[in-house]
Amino acid sequence: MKLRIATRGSQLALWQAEHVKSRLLEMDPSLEIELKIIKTQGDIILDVSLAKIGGKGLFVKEIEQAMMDGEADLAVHSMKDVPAELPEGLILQAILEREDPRDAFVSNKYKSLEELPDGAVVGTSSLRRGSQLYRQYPVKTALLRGNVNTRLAKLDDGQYDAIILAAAGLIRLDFGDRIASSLDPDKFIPSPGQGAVGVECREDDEQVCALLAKLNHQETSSRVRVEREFNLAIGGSCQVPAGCYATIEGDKYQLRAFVSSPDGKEYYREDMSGELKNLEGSGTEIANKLIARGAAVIINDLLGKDI
Ligand SMILES: NCc1[nH]cc(CCC(=O)O)c1CC(=O)O
Repeated sequence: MKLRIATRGSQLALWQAEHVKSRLLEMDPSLEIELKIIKTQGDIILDVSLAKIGGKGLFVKEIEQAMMDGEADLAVHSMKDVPAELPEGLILQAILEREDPRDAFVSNKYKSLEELPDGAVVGTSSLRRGSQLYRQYPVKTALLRGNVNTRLAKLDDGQYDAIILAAAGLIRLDFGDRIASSLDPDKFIPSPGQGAVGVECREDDEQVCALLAKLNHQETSSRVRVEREFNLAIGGSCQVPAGCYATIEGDKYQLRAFVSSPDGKEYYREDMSGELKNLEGSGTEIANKLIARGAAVIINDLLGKDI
């Protein structure tokens, strides 16, 4: 069987697509697999934050279109970049085992956020990271976009005292030694899906669906799906500073989530735990708790609509 994998062209995206390709070849060495590199809006517009560009799925839209047009058979994504709702006809058939889900503190001068002096400049364009920084540390942030390599180069240029990146991307690209410290996910909540790679295909493509099902990592999939429930319930965009992180231990789950104003001053946080068998639905439940406590005002303000 011939398979065309649609992917972005960044080094991290290519690493992830190659990883899926080799996993598939391990299962069936007779497969003929080709990577199809697709440029997305997220790759083209680099001088503004994702929150300002708005739009959902800036890193995936063109890739999903290629599958719908029959030009590709599957797509490999960072789950963090996949919008809460998929287009009709496409499904996330596999979510691979999660890499380190934490945010990483990277600096050439300091070892941790705690060490940063007042007014230090932290490179990040993410509202989620910014709001959690402002709330806990006396720092400023400055715009930082581009792929992992570009971001590290900007730090080395001396434009920032430190930057925050997903640990997973650094580890996958062999930059793990650049991580000065990893941020405790209880204090600095990661993005839904952070650190996990997902594989999407056409729902009616039985052959590809059957093949991909074997790549699914059950625990990661359960965790990421419940984090995505949260994302959907709060309006699913990167225009709202929010995070959600699920863990599973034995037959219990734990869920932490927050919604905040961009300056971190209005901050709503909830923790939930329960029996693993009741995990499904808890992402929606935790979101609704936050919404009921006042997060609705923040969300409506930032999205300009009623949720
Ligand atoms: N928004 C870009 C993006 N999408 C996924 C990752 C990292 C890898 C991952 O979370 O799987 C990154 C870079 C970053 O946040 O540092």
